[in-house]
Amino acid sequence: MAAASRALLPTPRAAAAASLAGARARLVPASLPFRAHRVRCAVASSPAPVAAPSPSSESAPARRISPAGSDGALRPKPAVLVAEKLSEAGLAVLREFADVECAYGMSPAELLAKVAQFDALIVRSGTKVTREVLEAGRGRLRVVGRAGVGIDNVDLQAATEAGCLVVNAPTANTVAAAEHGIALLASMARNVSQADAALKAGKWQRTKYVGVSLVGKTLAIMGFGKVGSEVARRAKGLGMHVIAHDPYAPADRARAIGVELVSFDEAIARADFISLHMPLIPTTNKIFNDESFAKMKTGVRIINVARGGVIDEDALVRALDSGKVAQAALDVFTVEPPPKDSKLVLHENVTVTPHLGASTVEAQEGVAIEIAEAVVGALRGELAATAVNAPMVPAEVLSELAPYVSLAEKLGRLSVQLVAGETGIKGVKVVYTTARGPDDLDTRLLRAMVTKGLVEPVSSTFVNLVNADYTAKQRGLRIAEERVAHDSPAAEAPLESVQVRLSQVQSRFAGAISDGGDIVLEGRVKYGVPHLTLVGPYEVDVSLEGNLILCRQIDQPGMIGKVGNILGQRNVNISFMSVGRTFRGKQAIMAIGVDEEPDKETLEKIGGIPAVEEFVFLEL
Ligand SMILES: NC(=O)C1=CN([C@@H]2O[C@H](COP(=O)(O)OP(=O)(O)OC[C@H]3O[C@@H](n4cnc5c(N)ncnc54)[C@H](O)[C@@H]3O)[C@@H](O)[C@H]2O)C=CC1
Ligand SMILES: O=C(O)C(=O)COP(=O)(O)O
Repeated sequence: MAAASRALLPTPRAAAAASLAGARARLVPASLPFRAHRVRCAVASSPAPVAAPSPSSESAPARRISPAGSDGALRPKPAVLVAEKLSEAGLAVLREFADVECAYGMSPAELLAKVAQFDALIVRSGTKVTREVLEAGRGRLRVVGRAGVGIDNVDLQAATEAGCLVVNAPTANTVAAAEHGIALLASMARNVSQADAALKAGKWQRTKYVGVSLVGKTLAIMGFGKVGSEVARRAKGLGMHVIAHDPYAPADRARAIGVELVSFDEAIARADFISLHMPLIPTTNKIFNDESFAKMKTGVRIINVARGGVIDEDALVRALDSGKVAQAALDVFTVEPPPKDSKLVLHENVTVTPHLGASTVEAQEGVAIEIAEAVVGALRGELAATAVNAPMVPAEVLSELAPYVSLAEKLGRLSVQLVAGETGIKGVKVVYTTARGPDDLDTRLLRAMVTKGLVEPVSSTFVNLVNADYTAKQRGLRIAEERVAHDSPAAEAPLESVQVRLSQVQSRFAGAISDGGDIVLEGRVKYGVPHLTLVGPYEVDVSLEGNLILCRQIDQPGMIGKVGNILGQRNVNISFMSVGRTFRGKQAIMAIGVDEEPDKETLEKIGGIPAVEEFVFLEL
């Protein structure tokens, strides 16, 4: 009975968890289809905004309620903050789904003050989404949309820790950026901007502005990704010889375009023109510096439409002054806008534009639609195809795994509630029985959901696919996975069963301890619904809906009736009941699914039945 009375007394953390669960339940209408809701949780469900408000969320405006979904249920309309100019086409997509506020040109302080009132934030390159911003948004901000490619202005690590999904719009401005690169290449070679300025100042200087030809010259593309490849194609059309450096580019793509992939040193040593198209990441920061300029041909010309930070700008000024670099054409700068007295910008051999690479009407419309769709999808909880900080799970895989995702979370949720007191979980093993080969079963989502189930009931941490592995690591949870081959290769279901084992822990319910000393729960999906099918050594079969009472007793007639009577008298509806036993007349386990939560007195009455040795009430 000691175990039973412990089970009745929730720890303060369990009570907090229960109220958290209540808060979440209010946000998700009960009528929302079960499976759909659980898949949403897996990806970007609301991080319990009611339960865990951020300091500034008190000032948040009342959330508008809008009818949504085919269930007709009312739910809060998400709010999206657009911090930089976004084309009307994208805003229209956003407005269909969310309350949209466009606040262009905010100072960092204004953004900090505002961000906690929004579910999503959309930026371009001009807004720094720092750890501070993400912390300020914690509790409500779920998605950061980067309306463009480069995400060097978003603190991805901080976003991941906060479970905030970052999506970008990686394709719609590729051609615009490539065209701008070509525009800068050609105008630099022919001194277009300098000659234009001179003529407007009344100077007709035909000999001063003699240029250089492009045809037959070697162009080195540094970063042979989307933009780099498009620049290469166009440069070949201009009759240039194109080489490229990119440690990760597939050789067959380069071959298909007729581009030679070479090492960094070879590329910069052979080139007459060097065009930069790599991302700004730690390994590319100031990769063009005194040392690399020294390896270039004297009189080389450089184009940068990637990021200012890949060049050591002081070193470039030195190289321009010495004539090592004849000319540079720059669309991007380490600090944007650059200081008015920037030697680089003012250098007579430098052509500059104010980060215009993506700024065509067409690209801006495309980017706006691309990011709006990605953000709306993410807010709906769909897995975003352009997620930057979360694994991408294809839609067909997701729909197949949906009931198992729910099963995995529930097994995690149940098993953590079986852990006694403060023993802490050390090792977790998830065992998948499947007929699929390792390449045919992506378990990242399932593992994330087991983590979610294990962590959320005992903390205020919100766990989703974005931060699951990080959260597990932070909490010292080692989650091992094992696949057991199911001997029916013709089986259509991706999984036969999922088992969660917690090793080296004490349990509030001794019946859940397997022969090996682990807490073991196993489940299967039957007709699309998750079922609990194994508790410790006992086989049961109970649908995982509502809540669950596990009861261990001496196997004897009349037990189901006794428990059923007690629950019936207290108006607690039993949804499922299943008895599993080791041997006739020995120990048995009753797994009882209940729609309502029985009060303390009811549970005590069940515990008082003489044959009952222990019982536990578990919330799903
Ligand atoms: N100026 C503007 O308005 C625009 C600038 N961009 C910038 O252009 C850059 C490229 O964009 P995309 O082509 O769309 O990206 P992408 O991801 O398709 O291509 C980047 C390429 O750089 C390569 N790379 C990574 N590290 C490298 C290294 N150390 N050396 C050489 N290559 C390396 C990658 O393997 C990848 O192939 C990004 O920095 C992006 O922010 C993109 C669009 C507009
Ligand atoms: O997409 C990119 O990486 C860009 O640099 C474009 O930046 P923007 O959206 O024009 O501020």
